[in-house]
Amino acid sequence: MGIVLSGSTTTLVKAQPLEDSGSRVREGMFVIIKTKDRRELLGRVVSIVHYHEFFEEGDIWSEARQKGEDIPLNVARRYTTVHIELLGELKGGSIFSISQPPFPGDPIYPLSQQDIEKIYGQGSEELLREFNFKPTATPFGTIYGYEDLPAVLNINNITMHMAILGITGSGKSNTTGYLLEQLSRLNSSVYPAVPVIIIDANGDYIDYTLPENRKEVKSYSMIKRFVFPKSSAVIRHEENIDILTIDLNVFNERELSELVIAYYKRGNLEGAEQQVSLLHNVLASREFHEYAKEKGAEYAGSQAGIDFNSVFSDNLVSKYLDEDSELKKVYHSATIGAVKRALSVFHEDIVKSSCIIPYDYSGATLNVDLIDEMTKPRSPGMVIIDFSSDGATGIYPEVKQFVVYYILKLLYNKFVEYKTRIDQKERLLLFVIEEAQNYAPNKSKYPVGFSVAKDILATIATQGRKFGLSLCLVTQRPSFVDPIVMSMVNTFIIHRVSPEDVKFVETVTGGLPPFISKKLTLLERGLAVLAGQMNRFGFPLLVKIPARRVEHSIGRVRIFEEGDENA
Ligand SMILES: Nc1ncnc2c1ncn2[C@@H]1O[C@H](COP(=O)(O)OP(=O)(O)OP(=O)(O)O)[C@@H](O)[C@H]1O
Repeated sequence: MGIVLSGSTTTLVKAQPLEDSGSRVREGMFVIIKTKDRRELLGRVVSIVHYHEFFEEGDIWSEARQKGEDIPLNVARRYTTVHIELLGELKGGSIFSISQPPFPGDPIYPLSQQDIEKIYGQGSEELLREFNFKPTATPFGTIYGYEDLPAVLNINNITMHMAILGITGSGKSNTTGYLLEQLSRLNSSVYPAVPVIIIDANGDYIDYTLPENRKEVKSYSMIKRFVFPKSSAVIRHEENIDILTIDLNVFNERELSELVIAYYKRGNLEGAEQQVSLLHNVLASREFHEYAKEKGAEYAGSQAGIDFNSVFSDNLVSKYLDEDSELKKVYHSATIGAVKRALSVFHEDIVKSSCIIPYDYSGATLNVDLIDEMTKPRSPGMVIIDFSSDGATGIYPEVKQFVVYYILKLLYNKFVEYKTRIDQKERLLLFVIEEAQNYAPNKSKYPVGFSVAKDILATIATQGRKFGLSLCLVTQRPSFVDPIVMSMVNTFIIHRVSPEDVKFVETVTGGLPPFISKKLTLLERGLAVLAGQMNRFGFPLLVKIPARRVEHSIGRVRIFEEGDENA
């Protein structure tokens, strides 16, 4: 498609496209240069400049142009120059750095299937066959400029963390849906699909629960959509829903105490040590356990335990504080009063208003058994937590943060346990969190400021991938997400971002080629940058993402009916 010109170096090649391929050459596309000494150099077109001798600034035709007179255009010197950034030399399935520039006259070719196979380290056929043992890779859209060459995501690196970034309307939900669809067709005998839990902010993925759409994600043995007990989805008796209730028994006494006080104090535990200590002492005391058991809050099957679901759904701690006069001698009345207020807020929001604490542990639907079930390698599950106005009607943002916190904690505990059990080591799960800035907010930039989920999210971001737990953070404002959490992400799918986010994106990705950085605010819908460790190509790529197979339809308001004049 072109010829190398004089003056090329080991980093930048100047080239001239062949006449018939001029329109095929596009900025951002990858090319191969075959040198006289039989090397194959991989490069990326970074600029295309057209020259025309009769259109130079201040040339002899200036006046003629000014007057609109005809200029003999076809006798002028016209040419196009293409600049290609050199990335590496393809050799034996690997990419090496380049120590000798190409020669003037060396031919330039578009990327072929064979080149792609070399870059991916093996033939595509082999790539697919690999799936028979372990899920290792999935095609993910096509390389920009090549309709038939796939970009590929390494799935054995799924225990990496990902982020899908982009402003509203840039195509994040489409990409997330497409990712879920690709992860559901791994063709692997061990994991036919990657188990996934999704915090679905706008109900964009609930269509996967519809029987007619199941074929698109058929490798999932179980697909559940959880909605809040008093949501409109429940009131309207929508089909294919599960009621979201949780199990407080995943927390220990200390964690519960911190949680209740942090929830009350909007995340700030500073100066609340006495309150946490009081609540902890009560929850852990023999006297309280006996009191709770007397009130019927026994954890059946466990020797010593009490059931925290019963304890909190009955607000037993508060009642106990009223009755126990001994505590009044040890703690200041202001501390007792603050703890009671904290318990009352927790009871009001989490128990009474959102109704997500069942009367006892056996009533929890989103619990350890579900995680066990959905992460079984041969029968993976997809769980959608519907946070849309339909599935979480009237639910406060703090309660949503609490639910995300609960799920993170549940997953963390369970995966630490899997890791210590020889027969469970292969378990894995991807937790997709939409509007991630609401759960791990960057305090200095985002006014939400507080989230109970932030610390555990940071812990999982730091440690989760060691035991098979991956995060996929989806956000329209990457710089609103806690930088510690973001710095743990190592694979990025970046749609169009706002200019204020460009610097932040460059920092968290560890630097992007200047050509890609320049494009970040200009990417058209459906075009994204793929960068990081799961990108099998090795260099940040522009990827064309196809439309997801199952579109979001449930709950969409139709303004026009088919047949309407304006439809
Ligand atoms: N690759 C694509 N191919 C075809 N249509 C697309 C593609 N990406 C997005 N769209 C369409 O563009 C519209 C907006 O996309 P999408 O909802 O994914 O954006 P978003 O970034 O998630 O926006 P928001 O943050 O508001 O949810 C949708 O109607 C979607 O179907």
